[in-house]
Amino acid sequence: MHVLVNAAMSADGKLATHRREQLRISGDADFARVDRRRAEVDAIVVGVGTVIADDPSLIRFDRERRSEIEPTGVPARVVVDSRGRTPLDAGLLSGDAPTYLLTSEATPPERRDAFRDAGARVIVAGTDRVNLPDAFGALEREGIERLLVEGGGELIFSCFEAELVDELSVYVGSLVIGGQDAPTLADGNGFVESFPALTLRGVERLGDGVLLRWRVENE
Ligand SMILES: NC(=O)c1ccc[n+]([C@@H]2O[C@H](COP(=O)([O-])OP(=O)(O)OC[C@H]3O[C@@H](n4cnc5c(N)ncnc54)[C@H](O)[C@@H]3O)[C@@H](O)[C@H]2O)c1
Ligand SMILES: Nc1nc(=O)c(N)c(NC[C@H](O)[C@H](O)[C@H](O)COP(=O)(O)O)[nH]1
Repeated sequence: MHVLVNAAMSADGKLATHRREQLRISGDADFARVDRRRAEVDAIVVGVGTVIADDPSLIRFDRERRSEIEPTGVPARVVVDSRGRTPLDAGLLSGDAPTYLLTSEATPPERRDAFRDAGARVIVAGTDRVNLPDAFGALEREGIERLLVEGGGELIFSCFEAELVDELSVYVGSLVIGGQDAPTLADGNGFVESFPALTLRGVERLGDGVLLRWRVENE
């Protein structure tokens, strides 16, 4: 499996304001780049915090590029949602693309059934919280090899913590958001003793911002 984490942050490392409202940090050039990357993967992954904040559809991708790479199919959408908090009327349950809900045993069976009725494929991994290595392993068994994780900060931290990330792309926009409660690129509990090591692979000016690309050195 190959996992790319992609996000856009302000110059001070924030993904959104402390109100967690959707905020356009990327310019058109970066959104077009993300659309191209979406076309190259088997699935686009977000945390339920992002679903609640943004209600993303995740069906925007470069269709021409997709047809060059993959003659059929669209990238699947994946939500990481331990307690089944995804609203049943969320945009990504629209049926426009296969949608997986990665959840834990903390989601009652009736709620899991409601997601299945709404068209989602439900994968249960973990007791209180989604066990990401197990859940991603289950996706792999479904033929999903290339993942694009788009956030938010809590999910991104967990992916690093579980040593699941192969590549990190960050667009740094020319603005300051501020706020100690605003989500950052990697939230969660934070690392203390050992830190994921990154190797810088690219620095590129894109519109008014900068795209930084790293490879993650997992042991
Ligand atoms: N700028 C960007 O590129 C970008 C991208 C995505 C999201 N965002 C913003 O980020 C904010 C949402 O981020 P967030 O950090 O609150 O939420 P998130 O999207 O990271 O979702 C976190 C939730 O996922 C669930 N979860 C289940 N298993 C988990 C696990 N193993 N590890 C971590 N989480 C797990 C938990 O319920 C947790 O609350 C929103 O404001 C959104 O607009 C910005
Ligand atoms: N690349 C990027 N730049 C941004 O400035 C920003 N706010 C996001 N945010 C990512 C988040 O996951 C969004 O919810 C989806 O980008 C919405 O995706 P759709 O348009 O519904 O396909 N992503």
